[in-house]
Amino acid sequence: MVDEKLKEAFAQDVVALRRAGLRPVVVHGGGPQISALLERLELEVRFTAGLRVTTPETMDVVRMVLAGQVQRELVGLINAHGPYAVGMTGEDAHTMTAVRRLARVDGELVDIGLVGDVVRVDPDAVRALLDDGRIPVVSPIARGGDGEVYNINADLAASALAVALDAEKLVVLTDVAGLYADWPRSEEVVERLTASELAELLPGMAGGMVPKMEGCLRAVREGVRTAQVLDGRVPHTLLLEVFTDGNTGTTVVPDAPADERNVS
Ligand SMILES: Nc1ncnc2c1ncn2[C@@H]1O[C@H](COP(=O)(O)OP(=O)(O)O)[C@@H](O)[C@H]1O
Ligand SMILES: CC(=O)N[C@@H](CCC(=O)OP(=O)(O)O)C(=O)O
Repeated sequence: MVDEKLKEAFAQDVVALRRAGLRPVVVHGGGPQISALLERLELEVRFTAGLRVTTPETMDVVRMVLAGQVQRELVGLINAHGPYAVGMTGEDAHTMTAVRRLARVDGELVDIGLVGDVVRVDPDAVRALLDDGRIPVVSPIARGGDGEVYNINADLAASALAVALDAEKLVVLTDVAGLYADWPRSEEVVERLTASELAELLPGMAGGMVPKMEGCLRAVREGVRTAQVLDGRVPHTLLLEVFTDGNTGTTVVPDAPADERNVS
């Protein structure tokens, strides 16, 4: 989302999916753009366990950048192809409700401010847009029952929304070829793994891959048929994935039901 050509290709892909009769929903991030504005404003940029430490002042910037800049830009790129995209945040129509989330560092829970975990999703507004032929573009911000506005990691927001929509597929775009088996020593990609296999690997993972894989795990455990981490640096990766057989990136599938397992 920081490369003009890739952003344009992404917008074309989402429109092509919609025109082909699928119902894509976009949940976007914008971590680098948020950090850039924080730096310009001389405010602190700090992450703990892959999540941004979010003071009330930081939250104002997060909201401004996600809803006012990144989301607007995506809506514009998509709408260059027709009146498809409608931008919203998780706050709109109570789409996402969050609770404060603590970060785990060396086994200890630490307060990282206004960072939330989505605990409830009301997908009605998103469904209404889909039914109307639109492409919802959702910023990962949610209101808490306590009245606070929370900063949500985009991958986790996408996962929660995919579950609530009973989506066929969760696709997470990133800046690597997929989940690397032995990161950072090798770039060998894990092509496919089940929910249980992923749950075993998750505690050993680090950095930005943690919320991505946590999101994939939650999605397939809660009804989404497949979750996929794709290389967003490859132009049209989304379309290639949906319309061709060549599996790329990392695919996470639910555990086989007990009666389909090879029990000896
Ligand atoms: N096992 C792993 N496989 C691949 N990438 C990993 C792994 N563990 C950590 N990473 C890091 O996670 C990054 C992707 O997460 P991040 O930069 O937060 O993405 P985004 O900004 O799209 O949310 C990769 O660029 C890589 O540096
Ligand atoms: C809590 C938390 O870390 N929120 C993220 C929200 C944006 C995001 O997730 O953007 P990427 O997908 O580009 O990382 C942040 O403030 O950066």
